Amino acid sequence: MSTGTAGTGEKRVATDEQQEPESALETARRQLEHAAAHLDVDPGVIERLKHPTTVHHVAVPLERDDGSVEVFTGYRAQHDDVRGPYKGGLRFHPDVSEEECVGLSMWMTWKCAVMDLPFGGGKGVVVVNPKELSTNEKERLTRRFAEELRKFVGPKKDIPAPDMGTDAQTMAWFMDAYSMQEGETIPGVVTGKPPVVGGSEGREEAPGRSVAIITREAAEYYDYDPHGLTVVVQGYGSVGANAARLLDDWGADVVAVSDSGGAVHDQTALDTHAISSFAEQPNAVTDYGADTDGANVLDEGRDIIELDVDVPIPAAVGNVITVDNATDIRADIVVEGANGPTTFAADETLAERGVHVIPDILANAGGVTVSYFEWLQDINRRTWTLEQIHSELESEMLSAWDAVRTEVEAKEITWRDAAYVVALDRIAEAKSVRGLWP
Ligand SMILES: NC(=O)C1=CN([C@@H]2O[C@H](COP(=O)(O)OP(=O)(O)OC[C@H]3O[C@@H](n4cnc5c(N)ncnc54)[C@H](OP(=O)(O)O)[C@@H]3O)[C@@H](O)[C@H]2O)C=CC1
Ligand SMILES: O=C(O)CCC(=O)C(=O)O
Repeated sequence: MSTGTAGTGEKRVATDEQQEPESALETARRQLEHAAAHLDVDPGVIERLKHPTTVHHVAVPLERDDGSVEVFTGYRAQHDDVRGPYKGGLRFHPDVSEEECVGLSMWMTWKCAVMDLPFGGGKGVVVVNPKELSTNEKERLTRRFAEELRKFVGPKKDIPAPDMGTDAQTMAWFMDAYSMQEGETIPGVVTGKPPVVGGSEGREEAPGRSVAIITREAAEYYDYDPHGLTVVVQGYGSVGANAARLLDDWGADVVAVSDSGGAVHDQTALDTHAISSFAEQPNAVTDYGADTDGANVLDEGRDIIELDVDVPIPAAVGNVITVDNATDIRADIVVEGANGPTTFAADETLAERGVHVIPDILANAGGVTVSYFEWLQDINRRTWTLEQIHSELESEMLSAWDAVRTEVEAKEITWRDAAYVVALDRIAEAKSVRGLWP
């Protein structure tokens, strides 16, 4: 795979080490090589981890509401399963490629290992704009995708979950289509379902909650008072809106948020609960700006992650911090809510400038962690309360934070390298013990 489409949608051909924007796969491979230099791991294992085990390509025909038929392309990348079944979300997005899907599946392998979950990494995508589908069309597309992937997924094989453009309803359709074909109800084939069909309390909010927890920990670590901490959140969807609202509840000042329609800024802090996410109400971010005294709708293109705040949180698409704007970031700490928001070269620039980037594979890992709780609940046919979920998630996030912090301090490396070191150590040990080499 030498060509691809970055998360921002730009077409690109990338072979040159320095070329940007880079695909998720290129970024993931460079990050892997960089971190491996800090570890004594067999180079054969590292080489193996640069490649997915399999990528399933499927055609997904859809009968549109007007009776016409359109065929969409879907992929499910299965990166590594040495620690357990493949695990990772399903993304419906118009600008997503096979190469990006593979990179995202690699990040899932590290994310599950950082959190010490008994899962490997996978990711699925359908190249489609979900905003252009009716609800019925989205349901038919999801059911057909589930049928095409049926042989490759299952509670012990590969367990999808929500990602950009998909949600709890999508997971319910996927689970139903799979279960109908299998002849029995199998809730554990996906996570992120509505609680009434075996989903977990707190899963929807979980990636945003973990972003908020890690932001709080990072702020305290670098001697910022979480009360009055100034924050901007790019992307006001499942991850961004939940992170913003929780940080707001905990006393931070969320001074700007954005979605694909624009951004709103108020230096004295926004009322995050008064701003709906797109799923709740399209254009809510800019509508809030237009209707609220003191809030300003920012010019299109003005990137809020460059505003002068304590912590910018990119929580939308990939490749938003590049060599072009890495020097414009004014904060000391960046917390990655999205997967892959920082290119490899930008990461180097930020490290040279002393900006601490808390990586996606730690910060947004609350989603897959509560997915793990959901999988356990499905296996045991026993539900956990929201309080239990919050308390277990808090404890898992703090353990992972401590494991990564220990490596940062012991090896004097970046937070990203440290998270990779924690993950790779566990993955390499599992490979060695199982005798799976390479
Ligand atoms: N959902 C999950 O469980 C998890 C998701 N993630 C990652 O978090 C990120 C966001 O996912 P999620 O919240 O689920 O996705 P959603 O689809 O729920 O929300 C995405 C948000 O990003 C906005 N957006 C899109 N493009 C831009 C842009 N160029 N500038 C500003 N905002 C933009 C969207 O705006 P609009 O609504 O106007 O389109 C929307 O507000 C992704 O990288 C995803 O992989 C990570 C862990 C778990
Ligand atoms: O909950 C999951 O299994 C995965 C969520 C996801 O896709 C992610 O963390 O990027």
